[in-house]
Amino acid sequence: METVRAAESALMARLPEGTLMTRAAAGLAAACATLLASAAGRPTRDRPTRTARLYGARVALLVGSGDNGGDALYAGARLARRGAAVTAVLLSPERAHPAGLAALVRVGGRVLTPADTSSVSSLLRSADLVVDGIVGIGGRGGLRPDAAHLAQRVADAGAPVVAVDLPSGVDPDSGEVNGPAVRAALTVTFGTLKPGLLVDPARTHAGEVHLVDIGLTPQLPAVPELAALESADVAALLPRPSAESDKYRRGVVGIAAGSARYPGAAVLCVAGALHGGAGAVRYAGPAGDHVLARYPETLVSSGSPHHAGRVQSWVVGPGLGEEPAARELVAEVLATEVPVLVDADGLRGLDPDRLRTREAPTLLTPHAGEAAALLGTTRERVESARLAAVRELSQRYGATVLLKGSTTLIADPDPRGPVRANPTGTPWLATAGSGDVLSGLAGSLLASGLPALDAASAAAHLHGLAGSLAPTPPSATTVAAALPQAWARVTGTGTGTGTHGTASPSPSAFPLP
Ligand SMILES: NC(=O)C1=CN([C@@H]2O[C@H](COP(=O)(O)OP(=O)(O)OC[C@H]3O[C@@H](n4cnc5c(N)ncnc54)[C@H](O)[C@@H]3O)[C@@H](O)[C@H]2O)[C@@H](O)CC1
Ligand SMILES: [K+]
Repeated sequence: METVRAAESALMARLPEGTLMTRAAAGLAAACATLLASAAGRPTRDRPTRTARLYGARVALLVGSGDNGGDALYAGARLARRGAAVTAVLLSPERAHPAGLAALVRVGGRVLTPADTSSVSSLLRSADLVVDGIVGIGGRGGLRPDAAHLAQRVADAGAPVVAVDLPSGVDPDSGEVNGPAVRAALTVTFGTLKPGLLVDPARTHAGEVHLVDIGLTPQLPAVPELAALESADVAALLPRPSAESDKYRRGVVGIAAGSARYPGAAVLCVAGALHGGAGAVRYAGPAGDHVLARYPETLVSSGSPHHAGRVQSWVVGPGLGEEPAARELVAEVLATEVPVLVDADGLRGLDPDRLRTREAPTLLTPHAGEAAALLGTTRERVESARLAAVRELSQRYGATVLLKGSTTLIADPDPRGPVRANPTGTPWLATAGSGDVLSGLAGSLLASGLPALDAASAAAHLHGLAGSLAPTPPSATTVAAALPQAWARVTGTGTGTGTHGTASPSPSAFPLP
C-alpha cells in the first residue's frame, strides 16, 4: 500500500485539505444509496415486509479511529441529509475523525459506542445497511479484540454491509485474513483496487467491488503491481477464425500427456485443447486409444513428440507419472522452437538454466505444492505470499508462470509488467483433472498465436467461468464441456463475470499499485 499512500500524499499536497476524503465520501454515499434503492422491498429479519429506500432507511456506521472511519462519517452525513436515520458506533470516541463526526452530528446523526450493548444490538438488527469504516489501508495484523467483536456482532445481525475501501480485517497488500474480518455485500474502494480485493481469501470478504475515482490515477505508477482482465479484455484476445483460415493457419497444438497409468489426464488435456481455438489437436503418447474413443477429431500418434508432425505449441506434463522417461520427454519438448506449456509431472526437476536459454515462450502452470518444489520452499510459504511466489518463479525460471489456486495469478518474466489476477472461478474448481483441462486450453491458445501471458490469462478466465457455469458440483469433464458456454458468455455479451461487476474503470485492466 506504500504506492497508494505516496500517490495520495502527492495529490493531497496539491489539493485543498479534505478534497480526497470528500470525493471518497461522495462516492461511498452514492453507492450506499444505490444499494438501498436496489434492496427496496426486500424483506429482512426484523421487518418482514419493510421497504428499504434512502428516505427513512436505517444506516449504522462502524467507525474506527483513522481516515477510513472519517470516510464513513462523511458519507453518513450525506445519507442523513437525504433523510436516512444514521447512527455511528465509535470504536474510540475520543479518536474518531473530528470533522467527520461534527458533520454527522450537525445533520442529526446519532452516536453510540460498543459499550452501549443493547442499543448497538438493536441498531444492528434493524439496520437496512451497515457501513464498515473500522479500518482501511492503515490496518495492520488481524482486527484488535474490540473491532473483532463488533465485526462478529454485525455478522450475527445479518444486515447487508458496505465496506469502506476494504473489508476490515483483511490484509490490504496480500489478501490474507488473520482472524475475524467483516464480510461485505459491496466494497467501495478509492482510487485503485488493492491486492486484498483480488486475492483470496480476502476476495470472498469483499463481495462486489465498486471503484470510485478520486483523481489518483495520474499519481499512480504507470505499471501497477497487479491487474485483472475483464470479460471484454479477454474477448478482444480470443482468436476468431477469418474466412481464409484453415486448420493449420488457426494453429495446431500438440499434447504430450498421460501414461498407461494415467490415461485420463491425456483425455482431459485434449478436451481443454479442443476448446481453445486451435485448428487441430495432435496427441503423442501411450493413451491414444483413450483419447480417440472420446475425441475422434484428435490427430493421434504413439511415438515421441518429435515424430508427431508440426505443431505451433506443445503442452507437456499432465499424467506423465514419475518415471525418468517423463523427464526425457519434457526435455525433448523443451528442445523444440515453439511455445511450450509445462504442467504437473512435467514440472518435476525443471532446470531453470535450461529454460532461460529457450527463445520461444515457456509457460509453467504449477499449483502451490508444485510451485513450492520449484522454489525449494514450503507449500505454506507459497500460499501465504502468492504474489511474491509467482514473481519469484517467473524471474528464476525465465518463464511465464500461472500459479493455480483460489486466486490464480499470472506473472511474466519481464519484471516491469503487472502480475495478473484471474477474477473468475469457484472453489469447486479444486477438483481432480481440472488442471489438465486448463493446460490443454492454455496450450491451444498459445498455438493460435497468443503471447504466453495473454494465453494464460484468457485460459484462466474461461476455465474459471466454465467452472461456475457447469452444473454444481462440477467435474473436470463438465468444466471442459462448459467451455463453449464460457466463450459465448465472454464474446457474446461482453458483460462482466459477476465477480467484480461494478468495478469498471476506464483502463481495460484494473490497475493495482
Ligand atoms: N489518505 C488519503 O488521501 C485518503 C484516504 N482515504 C481513507 O483513509 C483510509 C486510510 O486511513 P488511515 O491511514 O487513517 O488508516 P485507517 O483508517 O485505514 O486505519 C488506521 C486506524 O486503524 C487502527 N488500526 C490499525 N490496525 C488495526 C487493527 N488491526 N484493528 C483495529 N484497528 C486498527 C489504527 O489505530 C488507526 O486508528 C483509506 O483506507 C481510505 O478509506 C480516503 O478518504 C481517500 C483519501
Ligand atoms: K473498512
